[in-house]
Amino acid sequence: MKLNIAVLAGDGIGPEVTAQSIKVLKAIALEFDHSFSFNYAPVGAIAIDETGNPLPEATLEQCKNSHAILFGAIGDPKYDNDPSAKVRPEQGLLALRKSLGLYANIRPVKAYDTLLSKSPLKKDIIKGTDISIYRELTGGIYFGKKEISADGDTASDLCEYSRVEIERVAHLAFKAAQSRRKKLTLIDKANVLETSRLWRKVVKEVATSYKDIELDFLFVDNAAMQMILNPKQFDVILTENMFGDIISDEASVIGGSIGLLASASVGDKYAMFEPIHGSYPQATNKGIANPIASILSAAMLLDHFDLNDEADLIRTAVDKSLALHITTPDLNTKYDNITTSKVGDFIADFISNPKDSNHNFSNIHLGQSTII
Ligand SMILES: NC(=O)C1=CN([C@@H]2O[C@H](COP(=O)(O)OP(=O)(O)OC[C@H]3O[C@@H](n4cnc5c(N)ncnc54)[C@H](O)[C@@H]3O)[C@@H](O)[C@H]2O)C=CC1
Ligand SMILES: CC(C)CC(=O)C(=O)O
Repeated sequence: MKLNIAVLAGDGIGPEVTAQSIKVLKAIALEFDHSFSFNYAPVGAIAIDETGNPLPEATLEQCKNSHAILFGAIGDPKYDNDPSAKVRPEQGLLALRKSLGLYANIRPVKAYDTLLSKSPLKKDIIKGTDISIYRELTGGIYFGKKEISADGDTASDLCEYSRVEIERVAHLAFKAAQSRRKKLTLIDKANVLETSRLWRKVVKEVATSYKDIELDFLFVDNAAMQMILNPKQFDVILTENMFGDIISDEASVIGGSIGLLASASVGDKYAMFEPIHGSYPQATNKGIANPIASILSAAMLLDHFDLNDEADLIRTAVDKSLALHITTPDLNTKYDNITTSKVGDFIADFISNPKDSNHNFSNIHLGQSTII
């Protein structure tokens, strides 16, 4: 298969984690005789520096002319620490999602058996967790009218949703539930918010077309608690934009690191694949950023084109790297020098030699073994 992939690596750790995904996708292309081309374009703070615009027109065009987009992360402390900045990196990502109509953000969350001890949660609570979060991505408070009074002392962000915005993501979530454990939980705040009451009404209506799915509802405050108390109760979660952003970061502690959580942002025409984490600026160029979220996002890209064997091979290689402690320091207490790039090398190498049982780090120089 021929795929033109737009690469928007962005800021902070974005470029280094995305470089590992590309390494892995190149190994897949070789192994399965595909042709993937990678076309880089700026977004976020780097794009503001270059053009004054966090989403330059040429970048958007590049995305529209590609089969898929691989996104890294955006964000820079110089904007985080300057509330008065009018142009911000995050606007680039939001504009990209809106312009491409990427209304559903799918975030798989699972507990890896080999990493159970890495989570701050007890093993018996998290073991077996397997959740698919469907986060609405182009509506709600992130996109509503924003205002600040002339004296700068009063501010507002409007949260708005329409029936159609809720219906289209709900259908995707129900369909996903049909191929999973047939349960869907809507997370909202319907006891307080008018938008949440609309979500409940519309989702109940959509549910009538999916009679095989058990639908339940949780207020977001309770859901935040349930995610930690008993994450195994969840199968598919459906929720609005901001709740989904927050709940999925919380859910990432189940796996042991946010550096494992991948996502697909899809619409009717375009699709973008992005780790759920941000630009983690403190780690930039230190080789400590976990690239697996980005690599698993690349696997989701392959699934999107029905290249399921290819995607499965990436996931097998990731499992192997985790089992052998070929991981960055966020998950590693055994070796002290496994860098971002070494993780990418190992996974790409595994893909090139999947039958090599001697996968004993031929291309990796392991550091001090601190715990056996
Ligand atoms: N999709 C995106 O591009 C997003 C961008 N941001 C932006 O990123 C910047 C930093 O935001 P933060 O709130 O600090 O969120 P962040 O996700 O960048 O980092 C939060 C913490 O998560 C951990 N972490 C994140 N990525 C990791 C990785 N690959 N490997 C290991 N550990 C990892 C680190 O402990 C880090 O301190 C801000 O400018 C923010 O606006 C935040 C979230 C999403
Ligand atoms: C950085 C924002 C634009 C969005 C965000 O936090 C996210 O999607 O994870």
